[in-house]
Amino acid sequence: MTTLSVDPKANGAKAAAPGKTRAETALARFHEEDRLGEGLDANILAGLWPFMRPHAKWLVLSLVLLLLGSGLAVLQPWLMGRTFDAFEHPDAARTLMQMGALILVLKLVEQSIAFPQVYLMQLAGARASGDLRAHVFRFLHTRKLGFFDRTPVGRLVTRVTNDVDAINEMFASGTLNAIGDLVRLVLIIVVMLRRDWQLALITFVAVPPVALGVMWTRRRIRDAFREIRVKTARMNAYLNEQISGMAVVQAYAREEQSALEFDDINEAYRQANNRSIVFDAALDAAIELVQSLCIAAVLWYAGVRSLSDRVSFGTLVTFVAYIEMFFIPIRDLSARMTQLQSALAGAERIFQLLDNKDEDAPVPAAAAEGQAEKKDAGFGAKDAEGDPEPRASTSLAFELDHVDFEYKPGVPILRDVSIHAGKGEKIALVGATGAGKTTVASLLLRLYEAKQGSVRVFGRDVRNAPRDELRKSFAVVPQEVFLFPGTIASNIAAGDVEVDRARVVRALERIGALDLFERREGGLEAKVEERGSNFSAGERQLIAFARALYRDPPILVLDEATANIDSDTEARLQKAVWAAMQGRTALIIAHRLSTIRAVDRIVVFHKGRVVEQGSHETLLAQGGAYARLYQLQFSRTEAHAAE
Ligand SMILES: Nc1ncnc2c1ncn2[C@@H]1O[C@H](COP(=O)(O)OP(=O)(O)OP(=O)(O)O)[C@@H](O)[C@H]1O
Repeated sequence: MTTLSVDPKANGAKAAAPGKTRAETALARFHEEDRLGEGLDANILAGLWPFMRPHAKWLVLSLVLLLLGSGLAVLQPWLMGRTFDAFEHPDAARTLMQMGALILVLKLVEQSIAFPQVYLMQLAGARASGDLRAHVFRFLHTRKLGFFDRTPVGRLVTRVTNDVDAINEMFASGTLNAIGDLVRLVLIIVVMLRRDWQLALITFVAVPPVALGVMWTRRRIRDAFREIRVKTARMNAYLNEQISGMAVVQAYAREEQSALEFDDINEAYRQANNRSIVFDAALDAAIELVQSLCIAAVLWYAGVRSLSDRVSFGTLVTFVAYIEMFFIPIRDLSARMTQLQSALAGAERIFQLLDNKDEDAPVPAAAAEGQAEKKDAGFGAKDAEGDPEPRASTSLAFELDHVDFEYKPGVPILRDVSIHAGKGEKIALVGATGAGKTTVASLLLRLYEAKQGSVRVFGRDVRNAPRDELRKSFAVVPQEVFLFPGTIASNIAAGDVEVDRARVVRALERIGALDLFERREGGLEAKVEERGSNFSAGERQLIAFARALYRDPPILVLDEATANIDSDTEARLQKAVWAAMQGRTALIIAHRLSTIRAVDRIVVFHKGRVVEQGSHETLLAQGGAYARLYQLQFSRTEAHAAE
């Protein structure tokens, strides 16, 4: 079976080269993230701008408050110095009281603008990240299924969660504060130079080595952050696969092996984190050391100079306070830089994803404009009598015309396939497993595109049909039914925001399964767990049939489940199949030949080619491939009956 949904098998499972360690083998299965080039930061920031723009007013307001706060913070040590110098004057007591009151007021103002400044910045960041997250999610809906075949789910989850969070961090505490840090730094330099240029120069001697050290570390930290993201994506991919496949892991007692593989992935993740922690901590410690050395040098120089030219106590207090403040912005700048690097690495990956060109069935301009043509083709429309068949100039519901198809270049799956179904006709596809039957259905829905030939639905080439209109013409009952968390009713009404309960009941009644689900605790509102794990395979199939009837499309595609089900459910499903097919065109991908005796035409597939077509009786009389398949199943059924 292919998938009308995502095929986890196709997500990787590359065999590791012989001679690789177990760790390498395990990691290789989750694909290396594409290596990122030295992305231009300005380009990435420009890419983020459309998401920031709607919230820019909050950022600007926050920036104004930040500049005000920086100014007030720098003013205080200067006032403190003046206060200490006042000790030497006769009216020291009055000056002290005045200065004390002024510093108190400044401190209060500084603290009271800190809250709105941080709040507004975080607000803008959270909103912009929310918009970006929604944009990436919507973008995923527009990709071709082939893209999901190649991309591990965990990697995509990381893009929408961790990478966007890293960008949020940048908004929340990074970019704007860095501007505040820079302003603070410039103000401190100016005030220090004006107060005592010699002491100031002693402090500034430390700036070039600190700047070089910060730049060197910055590069390392950026690399470390990239590495962390790669390892996070791998871990998510591995966890996703292991948790989805838990039943197989436990049934085949693979716990120990999985734990060992996870250890390797976990260890690689830990080591990547460790590198970033080491660089971060080393930078912090180095800056603290430089700060202490500067204070010591200033005090020493003041001592030496006092032999000829005394440095006032106020000047020393101001300098010690400024040196502490001077290195804080430098240290914070580097921390902000770390956040910025992390965010840019995340943004780079997001934009790399958004650059993906595998667009799913784009809406061509001609189709979008040609509303008249759309009506004529009649996708999804109903005629005046409420017949689910749409009005159209053609008498065919769908047609594959000399179609060739391959999932991977050079591996043909369908070869020169021509099948057609008139409106209301019931067509069955039969053939060995892997013959290409499910692939035919995927091409009709344009989940994949034919390499050669054309696929038409109601006379219109699917490549010229708006995606939504085309897919509204179909209801698909897949082999493996996917249920969303919610209730039975919400699953039957999949896609509808408001559940039409009367329609749900009617759909269940028509397939004869209303009593079965109403008997459950909670009735139609009974909870459906993740992926429908609290429902049997047969029950899930019945819900899928009801879903198809609820949608009431002109064409039904039924990919029959191969799973064995009990005879009661089998009887219910048979009833459901016939109920679902009434009044519409149907394509049945059949595994049990008993299901399809009464269809209008049977198409027999062998290795991607159509080898026979005709009614059950005609094909049996021909004594070809279908007759052999039928004999095989019939004798198997007889043997079962005899046992
Ligand atoms: N997403 C995919 N990527 C690559 N190859 C695929 C993909 N899906 C299916 N195939 C391959 O295409 C071939 C046809 O698959 P398809 O599912 O159409 O067969 P089928 O006749 O429906 O089989 P079954 O009776 O088991 O459901 C198989 O060889 C399968 O391995």
